[in-house]
Amino acid sequence: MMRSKVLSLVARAASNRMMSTATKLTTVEVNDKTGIATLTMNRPPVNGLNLELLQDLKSSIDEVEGNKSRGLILTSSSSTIFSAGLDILEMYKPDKDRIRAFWTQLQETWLALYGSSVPTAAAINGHSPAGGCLLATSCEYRVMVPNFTIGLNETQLGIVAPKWFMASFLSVLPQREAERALNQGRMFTTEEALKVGLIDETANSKEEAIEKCVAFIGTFAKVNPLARSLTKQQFRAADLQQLQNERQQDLEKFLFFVNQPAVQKGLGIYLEGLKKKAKKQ
Ligand SMILES: CCCCCCCCCCCC/C=C/CC(=O)SCCNC(=O)CCNC(=O)[C@H](O)C(C)(C)COP(=O)(O)OP(=O)(O)OC[C@H]1O[C@@H](n2cnc3c(N)ncnc32)[C@H](O)[C@@H]1OP(=O)(O)O
Repeated sequence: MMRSKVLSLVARAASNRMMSTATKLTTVEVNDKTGIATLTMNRPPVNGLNLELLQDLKSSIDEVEGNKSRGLILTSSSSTIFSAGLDILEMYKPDKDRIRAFWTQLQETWLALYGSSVPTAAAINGHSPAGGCLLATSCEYRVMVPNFTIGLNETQLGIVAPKWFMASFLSVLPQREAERALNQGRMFTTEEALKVGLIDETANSKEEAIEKCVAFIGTFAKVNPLARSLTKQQFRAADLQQLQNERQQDLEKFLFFVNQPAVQKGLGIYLEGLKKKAKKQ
């Protein structure tokens, strides 16, 4: 959206503007005072990242890039889950065409978020395993509410985090910590995540987490935006380029891996365990 159109909307609207409501799985709200966009995931019950949520996330990121927002805060409408990661139903007994589209969309969404030109922060207001942690670590700053967990738990499911998942994790944690946590499939509590540096701050509520993300983005107020974004992109260029260069191989590797009978069996058992747990509650 052009700046002029944004400004005319500002004149009409009250304090916050809803920039996109066309899709139901994400919303983008731009705060008129700060100029910062809050992108909220809204796919109950657990914000499982299926094809449609990934498509909406990508178009919302594009929208924020296009409307010249001063920053992007990623959060969730759930009171207990940031995102449960990839929707396992996309990978278990998958449809041949859909799973290709799904993984390709995940690549695109990661490239857009990790490579975003605007400052990004995650207000982690709930559990954030695997793909949820990927989204959070693709942002530049993380504020998390207590009593939740975050981490790349792929090995616990008998699957392997691709190199670009590792790249996001490594942009936050030292190699030694990252390698150990990934090998273990470790989920960190909020307190543990703060101690190790996986998150930057804690907050007592989603509102406070968003305020802290706003304060982080505010630290760039006096920095030249072009210089800031080119600097960020140089830091991230190698990771982004690596996936760009290997997108097709990455897709084929994923398809080969996920279709292995042992992997399918493991995913089935894991899903069954989740369902049994849900029934008990
Ligand atoms: C040589 C090198 C080769 C390299 C090759 C690389 C190839 C690539 C390999 C593939 C890599 C793929 C990467 C995947 C990353 C992922 O993101 S996998 C997903 C991991 N996610 C999880 O493990 C989270 C699982 N969920 C939970 O732990 C909990 O649900 C929760 C803590 C998030 C929430 O708990 P609670 O509030 O108690 O809700 P529940 O009752 O557990 O769940 C409600 C409902 O949702 C269903 N559900 C939960 N998570 C998922 C999910 N991720 N996908 C699909 N469905 C999910 C759960 O079953 C319940 O459903 P019902 O209500 O019973 O129907």
